Amino acid sequence: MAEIQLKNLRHSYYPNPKTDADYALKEVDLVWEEGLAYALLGPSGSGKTTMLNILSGLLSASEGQVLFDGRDVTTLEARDRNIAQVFQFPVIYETMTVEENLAFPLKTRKIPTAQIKERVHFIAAELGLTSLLKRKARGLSAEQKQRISLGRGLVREDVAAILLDEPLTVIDPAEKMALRRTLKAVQLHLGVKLIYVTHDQHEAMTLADRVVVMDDGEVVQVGSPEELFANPAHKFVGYFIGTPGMNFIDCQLAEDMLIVGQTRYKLDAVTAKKLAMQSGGLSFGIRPDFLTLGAEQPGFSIPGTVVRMENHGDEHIIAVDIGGSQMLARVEDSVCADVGDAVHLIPSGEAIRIFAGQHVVPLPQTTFGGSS
Ligand SMILES: Nc1ncnc2c1ncn2[C@@H]1O[C@H](COP(=O)(O)OP(=O)(O)OP(=O)(O)O)[C@@H](O)[C@H]1O
Repeated sequence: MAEIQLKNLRHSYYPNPKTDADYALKEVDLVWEEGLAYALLGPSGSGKTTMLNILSGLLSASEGQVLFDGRDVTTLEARDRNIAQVFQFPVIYETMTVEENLAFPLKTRKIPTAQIKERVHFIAAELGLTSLLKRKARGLSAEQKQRISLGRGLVREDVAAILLDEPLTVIDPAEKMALRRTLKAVQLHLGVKLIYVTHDQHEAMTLADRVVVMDDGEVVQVGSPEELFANPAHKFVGYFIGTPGMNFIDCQLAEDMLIVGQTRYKLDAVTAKKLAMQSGGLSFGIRPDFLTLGAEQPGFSIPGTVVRMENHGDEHIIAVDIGGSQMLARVEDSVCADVGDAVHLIPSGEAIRIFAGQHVVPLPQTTFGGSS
């Protein structure tokens, strides 16, 4: 497995790109560390498949370099890059047995037969395919076929990375979880680098050590699932990750006061000065998970009126109008409130984030009374 680096990479599908909007991938500089599972997460059209195809060599980037362990592979064809790719639809030979399918990539590399057999049996065991080895691939379920596709990638010991492009799309919902669990177990056990494209945050968060979040051709943040949830560096990460996403409320600075709805937060002089220097409008960000309802706390709680309640069984999502904008709070079932009630939202001080334009402003955790 190799460390993969993308250097000053840009890609446009147009012959003469002029503006940023002509690029499907804008400036990307990224290192994919050895042995980790990565998810490439973003909405449709954000550039995930373009990035994956540039990594594999199926697509040649308009600008920049691709390095495997420091070696420049930018101009190498896909077959010379030692990359295995698993697509949405299984790519297997239907008339071959499972064993023959798994052995195929090794046979073409003239590996000795005994060695092939040993490796095929090892990988089949990893993927739960042992009992199917003598079966023809035709007639197996989509989930089993996708395991074979994955096995055809894993069977080679020299692969630099396994790239998976939404591999669970055609899998029955009931079987998705099992395959996802197998993928994670195989990745941990064999230490392979997986790069997994998805637009499903749940899939990304459960599978990956690092999530690369993309929006409109740009990598907006790379981090562990926990980091992205706790510390979104970009507004897009705040609302794309988490269900529901982060609340963003436009706010104003008036000397050393930050005005959020009807609440005026007193800031220390350093923070007030830092916020005054920002360009781009300020917004107050807090996840619904870190808001509760409670008694008024002057200068801290945010007053509003409940406009909607969604019952999720063991919890409620409550929408509160705070004077022209809405905040969502995720509260326990035992919290009593009704549509039309006047309430006070109590934020967790350490979970408040301030954004200028699209980007978070780094502030000490204690700014809003959180613990240090
Ligand atoms: N062959 C192509 N020719 C022209 N434009 C393309 C081509 N392939 C992709 N694009 C454009 O490049 C941008 C990024 O597309 P890409 O397929 O990489 O996004 P994605 O995040 O993988 O989306 P999806 O989840 O829908 O597959 C989109 O605007 C898309 O329309």
